[in-house]
Amino acid sequence: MASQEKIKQWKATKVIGIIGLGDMGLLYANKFSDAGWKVICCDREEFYDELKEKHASAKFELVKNGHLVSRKSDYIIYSVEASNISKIVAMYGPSSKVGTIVGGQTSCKLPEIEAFEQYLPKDCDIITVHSLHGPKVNTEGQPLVVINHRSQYPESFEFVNSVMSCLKSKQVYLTYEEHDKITADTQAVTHAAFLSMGSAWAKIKLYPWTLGINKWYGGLENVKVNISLRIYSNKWHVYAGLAITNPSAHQQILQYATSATELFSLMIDNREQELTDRLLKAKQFVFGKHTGLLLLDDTILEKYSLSKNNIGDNTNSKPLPNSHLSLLAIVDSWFQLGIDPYDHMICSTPLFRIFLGVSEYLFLKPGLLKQTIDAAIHDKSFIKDDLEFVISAREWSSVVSFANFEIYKKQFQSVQKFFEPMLPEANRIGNEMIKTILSHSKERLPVEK
Ligand SMILES: NC(=O)C1=CN([C@@H]2O[C@H](COP(=O)(O)OP(=O)(O)OC[C@H]3O[C@@H](n4cnc5c(N)ncnc54)[C@H](OP(=O)(O)O)[C@@H]3O)[C@@H](O)[C@H]2O)C=CC1
Ligand SMILES: O=C(O)C(=O)Cc1ccc(O)cc1
Repeated sequence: MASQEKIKQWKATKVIGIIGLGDMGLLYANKFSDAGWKVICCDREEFYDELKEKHASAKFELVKNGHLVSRKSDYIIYSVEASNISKIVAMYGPSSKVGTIVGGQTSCKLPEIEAFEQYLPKDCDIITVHSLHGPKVNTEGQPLVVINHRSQYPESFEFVNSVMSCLKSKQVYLTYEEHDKITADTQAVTHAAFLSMGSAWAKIKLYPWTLGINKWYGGLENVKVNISLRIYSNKWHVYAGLAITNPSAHQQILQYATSATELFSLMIDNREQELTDRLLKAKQFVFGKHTGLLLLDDTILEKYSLSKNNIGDNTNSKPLPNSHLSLLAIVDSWFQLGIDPYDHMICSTPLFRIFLGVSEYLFLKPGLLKQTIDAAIHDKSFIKDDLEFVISAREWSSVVSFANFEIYKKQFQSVQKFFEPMLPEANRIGNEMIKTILSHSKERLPVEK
């Protein structure tokens, strides 16, 4: 780590450039300028006047375009849509000052690194980053991947570390190949699960929290709804980019769709023993070494419902047991792909940790897995929902494997539109839930294996 004196000197003389002043770019611009760095940013030139007004009181400087950012900056971060990274680096990359360090924030690093190698002058170093959380999450303690891909100047790496240190994140040093493999292992299947839940509800035109205490009621259901709606309140390109541009993600999303289909087939064929055997094998693989307390408990989860109903209001009714196909399929996918999710805690996003917590709860809370298998075979209350869910999982998988950004966008936005009226409320409750679960998880989940 550089000395305080050195950092003070850098703060007085160096400039950080941010190209793309969207959610993540703005988060970085504010954090860096609050920490005393000189920051210069741009977004699309056509929005310059509007943005100038919006950020009139900001500590950072706003300029018209990436050329103007590039010619002044000593470290440039491209915080733009993954699908456009190549085009945007081609446009502004050659304007980078001699000796500049360049990096980006896109969620999959292969296309970003390819663009940097192709369009940046050879005298630029490439040190890129990825904050493994959304823009509304407190950066402190969250994983931040730093990739030192090409450094010819001895101070570059130390400089980037010094800049990033104001985020107070947990810096993890990887190659871009390691990063892409690990983020596919953690994010691809998790997002596929929540995207598919949301699509299935939208297709059957169902707001699951409105069915009283009969269906979709209880702690696990609250997490499914809150996280799914949280994803749909974000921008489509974030999820499209990390799934479509990461080749390892395709295989995993396909496996998720296959697991959902195969488990569903066992359920409708009433093949209880086969279903049980398969899930117990997956349980042994994923949770076999688990010791200690579970991440989640009912009292935490019950608090975060969008539903206005309360089970105490109606003591005669009991929620119908769900087959939890979406959660069973994720653990089955990890097993089939040979992924030990605990291996990746060091690079985990908040949603991944919550998803792991929910899966852990389903498989390890005494009696719950048996009750779930029993419901899947003998109680068909969720069978139509499950059918719709399987179709959705397969649709997402094919959109991703055809690498079709336009269809991804249409599919995402049609679900988003369906849930639109609920998104602000869902985000508020989801934020509270995530905060509680994550503070709880510090004691319970191993950060590193
Ligand atoms: N949101 C998240 O949870 C996370 C996102 N990421 C990644 O970070 C990157 C940014 O994401 P996020 O901030 O959420 O997305 P945003 O859409 O909010 O930000 C991207 C910004 O870049 C702008 N932009 C597009 N073209 C140019 C250009 N030529 N010059 C300058 N600016 C341009 C966009 O404008 P316009 O909208 O008009 O195109 C937009 O304002 C993405 O690659 C994403 O995958 C990483 C971690 C978390
Ligand atoms: O926590 C999650 O999985 C999110 O959905 C937020 C997110 C989205 C994209 C990233 O590259 C990193 C984090």
